[in-house]
Amino acid sequence: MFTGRVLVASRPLQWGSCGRRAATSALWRGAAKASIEPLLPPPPLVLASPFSAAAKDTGASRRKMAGKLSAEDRQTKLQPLLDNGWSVVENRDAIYKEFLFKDFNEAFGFMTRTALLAEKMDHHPEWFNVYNKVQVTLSSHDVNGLSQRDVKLASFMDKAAITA
Ligand SMILES: C[C@H](O)[C@H](O)[C@H]1CNC2=NC(N)=NC(=O)C2=N1
Repeated sequence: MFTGRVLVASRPLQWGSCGRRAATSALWRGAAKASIEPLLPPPPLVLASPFSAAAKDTGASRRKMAGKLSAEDRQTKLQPLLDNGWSVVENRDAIYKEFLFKDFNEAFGFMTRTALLAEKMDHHPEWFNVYNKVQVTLSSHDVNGLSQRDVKLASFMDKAAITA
C-alpha cells in the first residue's frame, strides 16, 4: 500500500520546461519519427525545377505555337485523312469518323490507347461509344478549328484502330 505523499506541481509541466522532460520528448520524437517514416510515401522525384525550360514545355504553351491549319496544310496533311474515312463536319471546322470494332473490348482498348496520347498532348477527342462503335469528332477549341494536333490525333487513331 502506498503511504508516501503525493507531490502535485503548482503549475502544469510543459514539454521542454525541464531538462529531463526535454530529453524524454526529443527521444520520443525520434522514436515516433522512426516508426512513422516507413509509412509515408517517398518524396516526389523532381527532375526539373518549376522554372526550367522543360517545366514550361506544357501542352498549353505548345498549343499557342500551333494555330489553325493553313490552306496548304489542308491539302498536304488533312486530305490524306479525308481519303481514309474522315469527313469535314458541316458548319464547323472539325473532322468526324466512325470506327467499328468486333466488340466492346476492342472498342474500349482503342479508346484507352487514344486517351493516353490525348492526355499526353493535352488534346482531347469529342467521342461517343456504344458497344463496338466509337464516333469521333476532332477540333481544337482554343483556335476554334482544325490544327496540327487534330491531324496528329486522327492519324494515331487510324493506326490504333488497325491494331485493335
Ligand atoms: C485547359 C486545357 O489545357 C484545354 O482546355 C485543352 C484540353 N483539351 C483540348 N482538346 C481539344 N480538342 N481542344 C482544345 O483546345 C483543348 N484544350
